[in-house]
Amino acid sequence: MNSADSQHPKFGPGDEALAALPTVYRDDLFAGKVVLVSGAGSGIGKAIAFLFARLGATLAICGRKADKLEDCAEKLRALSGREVITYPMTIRDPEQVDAMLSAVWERLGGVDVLVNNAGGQFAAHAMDFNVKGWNAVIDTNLNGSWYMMQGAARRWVEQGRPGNIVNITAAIDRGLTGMAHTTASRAGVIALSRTLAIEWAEHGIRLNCIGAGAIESNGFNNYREENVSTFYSCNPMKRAGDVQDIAEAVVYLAAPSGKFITGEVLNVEGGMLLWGEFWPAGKPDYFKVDQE
Ligand SMILES: CCCCC/C=C/C(=O)SCCNC(=O)CCNC(=O)[C@H](O)C(C)(C)COP(=O)(O)OP(=O)(O)OC[C@H]1O[C@@H](n2cnc3c(N)ncnc32)[C@H](O)[C@@H]1OP(=O)(O)O
Ligand SMILES: NC(=O)C1=CN([C@@H]2O[C@H](COP(=O)(O)OP(=O)(O)OC[C@H]3O[C@@H](n4cnc5c(N)ncnc54)[C@H](OP(=O)(O)O)[C@@H]3O)[C@@H](O)[C@H]2O)C=CC1
Repeated sequence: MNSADSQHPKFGPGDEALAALPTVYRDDLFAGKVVLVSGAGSGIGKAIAFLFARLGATLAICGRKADKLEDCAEKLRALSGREVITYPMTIRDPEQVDAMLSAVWERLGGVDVLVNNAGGQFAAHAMDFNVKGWNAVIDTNLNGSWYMMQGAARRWVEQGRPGNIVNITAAIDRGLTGMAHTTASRAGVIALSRTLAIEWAEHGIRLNCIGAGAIESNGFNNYREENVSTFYSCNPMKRAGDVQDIAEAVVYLAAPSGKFITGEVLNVEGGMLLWGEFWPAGKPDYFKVDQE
């Protein structure tokens, strides 16, 4: 997405709107804190970065595409007047993760909050997955998030300071047809976070996950038009969430409001786990009962 497109994206708010979205939080909540957000060049990650910047945090952002990151950083600098570090890399490569974390720690002296937002998948029926596609999704969402979590935790322990991780996953408790690979990877992240919440509690490290439902964002561009339309009716509210719904939930978990919460999953999905059909790869004939 170039700078002009980022003002008028097809899905979700443009940068100007993003900078002014209402928030319940006070504007110095994260003053003096450093927040690292992966995948912050677009969509939900960008909204998370914008909100933390508005709340006083210094930002470090990473993702694969340098131009998207630099465009976002420019806006963040204008918004906050503070330094913003960008680091193009892939979370799939443990060496690139390590180099990025070292650079951020060196330049900013450390990180207070890590938001593992980078990730994704493609919509397809599980029978059609090939090995490369399966591995791409598992490697990105599960392995990539793990490298980030372990790298940050090691640095926190070395420095003898507490840490805080929020992982953006998906609302998977009822399964997600057309996204079996992502459910496996997100379940992995959730189980991992629960386990690490125990193992790393002695170091003052908290870990939590957000289970996102359909959230209108740049990510919707990855789906066919006829399937995207179903994202607006897959929950009893019959609408998609917005990126600020996720950003504010992340802040809740990362701020002192979350100080007694660890190993938890906060589902932000408009009730999708209670009711609603979700067919991102199209609805198979077998399930078209209401049309018989
Ligand atoms: C709970 C409600 C959910 C609501 C809806 C959810 C929305 C979102 O999550 S929106 C966020 C979406 N954003 C993304 O998904 C962006 C990131 N996605 C990706 O980067 C890719 O999807 C990726 C995870 C697969 C990584 O792609 P890439 O870096 O290009 O990976 P590789 O080159 O290693 O592998 C590509 C490989 O993957 C298979 N594949 C990709 N697309 C499809 C497809 N549409 N159908 C079938 N298979 C696909 C395929 O094997 C590719 O290999 P090649 O064929 O050789 O290209
Ligand atoms: N929107 C929704 O309804 C939902 C979204 N989610 C999850 O929320 C997160 C954000 O999605 P959203 O903002 O909607 O979509 P986007 O596609 O806009 O965001 C995905 C981000 O992840 C980054 N990314 C992807 N792969 C890698 C990688 N290997 N290394 C580093 N960065 C990477 C991308 O950066 P770059 O392009 O620079 O690589 C991009 O900024 C994703 O994990 C997504 O799966 C979960 C449930 C629902």
